[in-house]
Amino acid sequence: MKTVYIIHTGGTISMKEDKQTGAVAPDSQNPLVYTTPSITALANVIVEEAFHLPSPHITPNEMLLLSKKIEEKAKQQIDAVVITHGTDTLEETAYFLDLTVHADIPIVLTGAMRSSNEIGSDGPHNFISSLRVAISDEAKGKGVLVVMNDEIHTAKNVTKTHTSNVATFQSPQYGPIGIVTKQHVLFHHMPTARDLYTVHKVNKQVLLLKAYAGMDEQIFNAICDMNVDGLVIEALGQGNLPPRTLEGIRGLLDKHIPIVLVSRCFNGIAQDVYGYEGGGKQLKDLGLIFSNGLSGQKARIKLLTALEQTSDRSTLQTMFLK
Ligand SMILES: NC(=O)C[C@H](N)C(=O)O
Repeated sequence: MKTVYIIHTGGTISMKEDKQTGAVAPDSQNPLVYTTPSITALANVIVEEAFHLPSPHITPNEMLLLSKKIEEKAKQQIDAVVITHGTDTLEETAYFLDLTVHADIPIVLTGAMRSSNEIGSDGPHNFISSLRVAISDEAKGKGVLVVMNDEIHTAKNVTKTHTSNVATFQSPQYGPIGIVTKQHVLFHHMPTARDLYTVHKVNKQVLLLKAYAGMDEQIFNAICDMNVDGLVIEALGQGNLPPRTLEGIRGLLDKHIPIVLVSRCFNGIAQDVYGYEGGGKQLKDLGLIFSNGLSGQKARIKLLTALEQTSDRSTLQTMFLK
């Protein structure tokens, strides 16, 4: 039997609904912390509750802690890792681990949309599915995975798309890479190569801004006066910005603050297609770094980790083309 390191971090999967008020809140008696026969029948488990946080309380420091914990445990006899996590920021933790964990074992994250005592609670099912994926031989070499609602997604592409539906996790660009059924764990796609960085701290200040019609230079000027190491902009369409933002952007570039451009569109990649003022061609010429299909929040995680290696613009551009 394989040995799986299970790390609980909190989230709705470990919460309870107060039947009087309807409020969903952390439950000190997290039911998943206790191993049940259906878990121990599948694998030998080492269970740890790393922290007990709603996922909006998770910061890159907790992500780094998880990354280091996994690397440390991987030196011993473990075959796979399953992490339970709140769904709001699950995709960010998953991608951070994908970029930073140097260990060639399956790492699977899961969560729940309904708390443990709600009718139709999806936590136990997602948890068992994740464990089944983690112990499957095919899960190896596919990077960090997210298993929710019988689907297997890559950390790089998956995103939370619905506020409450149990089918919230989707991979807009390319779809899931596998499915989980009652009898099978079936992978039907192979992800492309994974980027890996060595990160010992996450001290950089990286902001994320969303562009909108009529956006101007003000917010960029304010950022210029702050202590910021990098900026990600969710631009319009294929990678364009309103012309009045340019003055503010030039100010940031003069201060050598790297700016990564992604699209605020749900699908597709940012490209330097348009030649009008504020269009992608001008932004590329100014020195903005175009990203190859990452969402804003994933690009922010990548810039945060990449800046621990370099702040050189052309090296960053090469990293973001992958
Ligand atoms: N479904 C969830 O887990 C949402 C919760 N707010 C969290 O992220 O902790």
